[in-house]
Amino acid sequence: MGTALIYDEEMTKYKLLWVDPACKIEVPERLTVSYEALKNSGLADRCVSVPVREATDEDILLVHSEEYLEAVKKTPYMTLEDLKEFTLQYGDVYFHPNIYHCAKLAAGASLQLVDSVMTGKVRNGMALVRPPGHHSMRSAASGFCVFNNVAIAAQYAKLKHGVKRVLIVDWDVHHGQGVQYSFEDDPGVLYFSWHRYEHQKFWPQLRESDYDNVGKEKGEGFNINVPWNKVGMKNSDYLSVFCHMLLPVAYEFNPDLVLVCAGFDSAIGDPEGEMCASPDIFAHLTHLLMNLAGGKVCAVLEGGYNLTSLPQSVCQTVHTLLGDPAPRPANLDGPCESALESLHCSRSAHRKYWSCLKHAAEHPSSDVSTKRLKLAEEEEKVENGEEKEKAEEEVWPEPPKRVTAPVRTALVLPDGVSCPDRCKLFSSSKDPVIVNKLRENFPRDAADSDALTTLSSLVALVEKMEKNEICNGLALVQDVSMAMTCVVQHAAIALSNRVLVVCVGDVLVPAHYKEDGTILLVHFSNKEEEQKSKYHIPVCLKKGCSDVSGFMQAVLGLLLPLGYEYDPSLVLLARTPDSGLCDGAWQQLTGLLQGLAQGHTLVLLQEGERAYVGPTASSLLGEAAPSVGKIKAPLLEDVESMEGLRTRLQVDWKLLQTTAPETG
Ligand SMILES: NCCCNCCCCCC(=O)CS
Ligand SMILES: [Zn+2]
Repeated sequence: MGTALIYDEEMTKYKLLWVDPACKIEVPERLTVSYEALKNSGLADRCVSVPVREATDEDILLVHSEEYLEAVKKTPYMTLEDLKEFTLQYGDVYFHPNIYHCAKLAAGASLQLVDSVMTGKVRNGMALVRPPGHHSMRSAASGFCVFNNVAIAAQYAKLKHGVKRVLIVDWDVHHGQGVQYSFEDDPGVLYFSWHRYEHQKFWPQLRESDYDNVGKEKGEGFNINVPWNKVGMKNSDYLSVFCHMLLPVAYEFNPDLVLVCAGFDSAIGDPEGEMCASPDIFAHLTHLLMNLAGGKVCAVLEGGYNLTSLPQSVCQTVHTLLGDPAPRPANLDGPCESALESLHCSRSAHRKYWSCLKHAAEHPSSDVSTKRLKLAEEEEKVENGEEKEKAEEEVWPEPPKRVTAPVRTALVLPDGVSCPDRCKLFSSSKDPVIVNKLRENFPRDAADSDALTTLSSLVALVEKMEKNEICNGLALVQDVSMAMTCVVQHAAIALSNRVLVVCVGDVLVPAHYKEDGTILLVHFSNKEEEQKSKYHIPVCLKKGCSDVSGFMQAVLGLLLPLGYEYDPSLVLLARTPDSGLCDGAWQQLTGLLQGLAQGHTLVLLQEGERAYVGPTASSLLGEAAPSVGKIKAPLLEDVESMEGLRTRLQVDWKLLQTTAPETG
């Protein structure tokens, strides 16, 4: 299934008609440069173009009051003076004779997107709209927003499509207070937002944007705020919050639909956000959401005011929605102290609502460190009195080209096993060089020519992945450990880079592998093993991988951060029949890991598990994994052992941190 793109140039036909410094950044060019970038990169033509429509009164009244709608209806007939007068009653927003029409199109576009996804016409999609929506409230326009596009879409999805649980992810750099107000008492809508806050000094300067605003009444726990109390947040800060806050809760919430308030003023160069995250981070943020809700993800444009990073970020998002592997994450050097403080506070505030956070560190300690941090920040501000260079002058590298490999998924299968469609059956030419090298290394198997054939095919396949001629692969082999050793040996030698090896079940670990960082081995099993070194990490789960909640929390809170920080060039995923891992969790794992190594994932399955060939292939082809259902509380001893592991490992692996280091 495809990706919808919803855009209409009518939404460029309104602009600021008077002088207002707070609003001058919200210009029609935001939409034209974004759409042009999608056209010029060929991405628009790969999408399913879905037309906009005007939201009806009924649609708009799902969120807004009649008096507000009636008032806005009058604006097309107002004189310039009346428009100015009308605007004065709201904050940081402007009206224009055509903005009501465009606001109906922006909301209608969001509903068209929801219809396209919920009816299965497409798998996911993006609506390029203006005016944005997440600040507008029941009876008030705010922050360039007139109607709350995403809030209306959420209510519409529940009403028209019977959606029970909607996850709204707001990665815009501002707090979507309008969305928060709409759903703070609604357990059917989980609203997550990070936002520039600076201890309530940054617009809209609301006390209720802080981390302790967790929702009300039945909606308690279903509103997550992560305030950024400093500018300059980077890719590591964003990924940490996704891995340690949003994703664990999102998987526990188990939504039927994901809506994204896709604002790109959280990208580098934006005058509003003043953050430092690079545009390609949105490829990863999008990827990390695409195995939720069976892949039903609707991204709706909110903010984004730098006319260079905005189109780049939009393209990164659409690339990923189309299934293209994400570029390798640029140097992740760990979250900053302020981000860790915010993460810690948000996790603590939600401890009692979400079992995945039940063991998050206590709250009180952070009060002390918050004061300490505030002092430090005050001093810092005093010290570097010099004017921060303007966001506009920031420079950053163009996001890397995301070339899709000619072949997406190649399979090495023994005779008689049918190859799922859309996969390419792969067997190497009997390259004598490879075969001889293998003979040397595996004398005992030299006799067994089948094994040699398989192993030489594997080596050839890895080489093709390295050259990006093939994106990912799957092999059904007699002996997974043997095959893994062979690939590891070859990869460590041939690949200039790093191999992440993920073992599920009791795979025999390649005995001789080196400790030089070319391999990072993460081994999920139910066997107690003490951790050998920084690069050999046994994750022991009491019930092995059969406990889905423990396994998923380990994947989200341990494996993903490790994988992103390690930034491998190849991911080797091996499972043995005794793993006990259920299909859904296995496909979630295979799906999530494709965010690494530009999607170069090689899966090794034991001969006897040919039933997994189909489901694994569909995940490797980019199909969204089935949901694993509402995951419950992990076993206490598993949580404790994972917390212990995280505490030991975070010295070496910064992305595992969830709280600011207690210093002094
Ligand atoms: N530059 C610092 C002053 C803050 N101005 C706030 C203007 C409203 C922003 C709303 C917005 O971006 C929607 S996503
Ligand atoms: Zn914004």
